Amino acid sequence: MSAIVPARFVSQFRISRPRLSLSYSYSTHPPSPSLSPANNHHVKPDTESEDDAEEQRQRKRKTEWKRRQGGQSFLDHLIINVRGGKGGNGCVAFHREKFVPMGPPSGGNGGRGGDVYILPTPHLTTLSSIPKRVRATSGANGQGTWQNGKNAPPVILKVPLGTVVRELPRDDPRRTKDEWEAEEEALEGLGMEERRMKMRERRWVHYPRAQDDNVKRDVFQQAEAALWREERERRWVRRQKALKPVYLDLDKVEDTTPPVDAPLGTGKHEFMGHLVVSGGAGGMGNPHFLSQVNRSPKFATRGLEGERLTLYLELKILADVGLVGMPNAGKSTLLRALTGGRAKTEVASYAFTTLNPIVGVIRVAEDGTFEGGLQGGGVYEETLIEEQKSREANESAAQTSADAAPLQEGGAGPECAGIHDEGYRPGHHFDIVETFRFTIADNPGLISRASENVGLGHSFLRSMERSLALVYVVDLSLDAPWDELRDLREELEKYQPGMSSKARMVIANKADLLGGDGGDEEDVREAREKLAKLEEYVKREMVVPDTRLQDSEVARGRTLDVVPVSAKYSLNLRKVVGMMQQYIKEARNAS
Ligand SMILES: Nc1nc2c(ncn2[C@@H]2O[C@H](COP(=O)(O)OP(=O)(O)OP(=O)(O)O)[C@@H](O)[C@H]2O)c(=O)[nH]1
Ligand SMILES: [Mg+2]
Repeated sequence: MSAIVPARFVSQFRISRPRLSLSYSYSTHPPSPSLSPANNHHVKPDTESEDDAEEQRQRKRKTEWKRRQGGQSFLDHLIINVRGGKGGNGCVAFHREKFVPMGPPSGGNGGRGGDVYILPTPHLTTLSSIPKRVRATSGANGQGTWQNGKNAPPVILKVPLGTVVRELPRDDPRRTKDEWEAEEEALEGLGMEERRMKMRERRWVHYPRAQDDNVKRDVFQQAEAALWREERERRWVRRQKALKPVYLDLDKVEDTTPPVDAPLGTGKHEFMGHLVVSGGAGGMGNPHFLSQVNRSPKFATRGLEGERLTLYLELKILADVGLVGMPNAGKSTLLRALTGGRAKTEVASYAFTTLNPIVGVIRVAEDGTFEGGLQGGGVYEETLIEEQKSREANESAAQTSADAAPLQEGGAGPECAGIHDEGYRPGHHFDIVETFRFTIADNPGLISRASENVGLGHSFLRSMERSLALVYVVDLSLDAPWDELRDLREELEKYQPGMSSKARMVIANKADLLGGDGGDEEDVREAREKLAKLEEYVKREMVVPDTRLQDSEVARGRTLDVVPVSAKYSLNLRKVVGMMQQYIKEARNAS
């Protein structure tokens, strides 16, 4: 052995080092307590804070990129082309068997092309995963010895709940050609005879070298005439269908259980959604054309083209209440506080943290408590800080549980240990009987001139059109929170005149920053004054316009409620939930 270490060993050694430390940090064997301070070198607080800073920078970059798109990349409407599968071709074949020299025709029929269904699912929240072109597969061709082709499986296109599906009208330039128009286009500019030939080619399959003979025979010409008649009927049916364009409002989870009283032998029917286009029927094999006068038909038909449609999908998120506010007002923090941290929406101190609307469910018990409020008010920090804290909690929990049971192999790993930690998941348990449930949508920040696509634009308001109530969230710690309110209302009106009449409440957030427990009397007095001023402003300026709800008694002369809260420390949220519940009940009764 010499002192010279071969290069490959050196490189192996280098590679294996990080692996060692990785396996160590997830190891179920605890380090001995006396060694732990020395072993803690892999925590490296400096690098971690650098990592955090890097992560923060990355998130910011993403926001910037998103903002440069001018709100265009928020996918809540989409045009897709759907096409049913083509039917399989029929087959021309004759049975061959020993001692049967001239067997009967034995070509199988083609299989049906696949259909396309649309199925709403609560597991999707955006249209971005939906392909722009959807094509079902073709049916299989028929084969000899009477083997029919296999039908193609249907395509089930899953869309988020709250999607509205419309067929584009015929005069819309964005519409693509349907199956007949596509054929017309392919035949454009051809002479009469050539056109006839091409159309025949597209519809018939001939026995090898029998084509020329076939087309001259009466039996073929009769069959062809019958096919034209059928085709005319099909075109007529299709035109009738086009008179009733597809319109689906998918705002409910569909009942997917198979019918209880399904006839015997029908098997289990899985609910596939709504049929939008059908695949083409398969072609007929040559036995179909067997008759008294034609004992050996040497032709079969090809499968039909599947239907083609252009659909316009629009996502209107179904939240009962929509939060509207400037960036950094604390909308996401509020949603997290109301849902007990279940709504995974990002919170950070820079503008436009939230990029897409996010819906959370609020569960209220009979006595007015709600899931988030059960813990006696947790603190909802910025997500990055929370993540860091839970990571630390995990590590220390792993450490303690490992210390407690040093011999337990494969027992409490870091993940398992974290769940037992009470502070780790506020609002995890909900033991009180739930009596009311509603949904709230956290939205991206709206700023003045959002209608000119400044900031993230205001296209996301489209998904708020169906909300039963809107709630303004303003930052009370600002010098003039009323200015924010005015801008918000203007932007709502610019998006859709009358939209601001849906607003019911002003949440004055970050009230903890004014006065509060530790503050002196002067601060508290100032805070009260500011709140009073805000209330005064709302009463004077924010009277609900009666453009849309003219006939409704409730709407006329109604002013907005003003509630000071602290989303971060979950203060005064019960009142907010109670009022929201009230608005929803009123709106549901009115409709
Ligand atoms: N002190 C205090 N800070 C709060 C409160 N609510 C939110 N914050 C802080 O305000 C900052 C912005 O909060 P977010 O919830 O991300 O604000 P947002 O309105 O969702 O912002 P965008 O998503 O950018 O529109 C974060 O740093 C929060 O910690 C509160 O009640 N009190
Ligand atoms: Mg947000």
